[in-house]
Amino acid sequence: MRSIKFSLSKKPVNAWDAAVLLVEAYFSAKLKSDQVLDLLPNDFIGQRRASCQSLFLGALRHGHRSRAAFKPMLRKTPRPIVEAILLVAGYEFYSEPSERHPKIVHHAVERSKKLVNRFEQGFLNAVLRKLPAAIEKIDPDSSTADFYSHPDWLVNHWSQSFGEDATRELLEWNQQIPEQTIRIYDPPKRLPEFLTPTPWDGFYRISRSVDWQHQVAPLLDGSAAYIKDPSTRLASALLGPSSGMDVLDLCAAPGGKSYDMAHQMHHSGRIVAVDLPGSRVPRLRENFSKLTALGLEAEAVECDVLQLNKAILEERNLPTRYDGVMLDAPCSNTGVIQRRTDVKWRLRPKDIQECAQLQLELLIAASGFVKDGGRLVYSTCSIEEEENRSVVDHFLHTEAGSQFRLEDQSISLPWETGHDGAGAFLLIRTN
Ligand SMILES: C[S@@+](CC[C@H](N)C(=O)[O-])C[C@H]1O[C@@H](n2cnc3c(N)ncnc32)[C@H](O)[C@@H]1O
Repeated sequence: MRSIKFSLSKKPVNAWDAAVLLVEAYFSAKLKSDQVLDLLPNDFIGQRRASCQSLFLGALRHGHRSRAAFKPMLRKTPRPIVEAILLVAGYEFYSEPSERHPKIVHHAVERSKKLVNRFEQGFLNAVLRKLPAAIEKIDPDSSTADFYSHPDWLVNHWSQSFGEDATRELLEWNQQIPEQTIRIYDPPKRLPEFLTPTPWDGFYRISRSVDWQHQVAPLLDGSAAYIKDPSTRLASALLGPSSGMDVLDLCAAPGGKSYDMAHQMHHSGRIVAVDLPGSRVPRLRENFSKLTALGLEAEAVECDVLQLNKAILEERNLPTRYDGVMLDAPCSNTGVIQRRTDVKWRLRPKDIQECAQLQLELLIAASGFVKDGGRLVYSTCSIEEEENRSVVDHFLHTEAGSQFRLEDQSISLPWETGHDGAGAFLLIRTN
């Protein structure tokens, strides 16, 4: 990873070159797209950063289609930097009118002189000239997965789960650039002009032209607002904690669900949050310090939920049973592909079943901390039945699950709800 930092610190690096280096880093290092974006130096700001981010994410969002178009023109696998140039230019061809295409080719060929060897420059020159027509030729009916830039297996899997029409709506949804929404817990009477209301109470759309540093960041200083998608409200609404309760938030980092629950509890009571030791915990703690400032008792415990036990909680003078337990499980993320476009590149067919197995184990572990009569919410940002209702049904057939009943559920399928996908299930402990 030092090499990309080094290349980007050489000035001046324009947004296009930086985007190519980020795409190369994405495919060379096994990092997520937001981790790759974090490699941009701190002084890479303003319009340059925004253009770089848009080209990088656009290249990933439309990359399967670009790849399908240039693959037949390759005799051998190109170096990742060469492929990165093709993916960035492929996105530009897609997003700009055809009269601009010759300029895009010229620009890419010129910039490539700094990035690749002479042989590769010649190769790029030849392929880039043919690429717009090859992209144009991809047919939405006979090559649906390529056209909507998704892996074949995922499109086949969804077609079986949801049918072809719904799958096409989902693919179209995933290819759009996501809206950013903010949840404001106590909205002012007069909204700033860069926010517009949504159909979901307390959620506001943020204008794309907003100045994040000067207009949005001040709203996030206290605990009165949080950047989140409306789908995130479903799980906390099902758990419905109230003032004075003890709540255990499992798989809690960076604390979005805790935020909702703290407000539902009017900052009175206790939230104990658990997540794996690692890079996500500092943000959880930072968010918790904002919540405790308003009177809530809140503690973050760094621990694997599968290892969490009475002794670990007692050692910290924390309750061992809770009125409410939230389990926001790790998942395949298939409900949030519009927002996290690189999920399409990372996900493998076996991941869905592997997630489901881990989710069942986590749910069994979580159930041990619920008081008699208490509430347990199992939540994911997946739209897969295998990771949602099937996990809950399996759980109810286990020994631990036999002490619970399924009380309610909320499922969001993005093409129906108009926001991210999610599944949330409320289980009540009956004895
Ligand atoms: C969906 S994210 C949680 C989002 C969070 N609840 C929020 O609302 O901001 C899933 C989380 O599960 C955590 N995680 C995954 N496996 C875990 C485990 N075995 N024990 C504890 N946390 C785990 C990850 O570190 C990640 O933070």
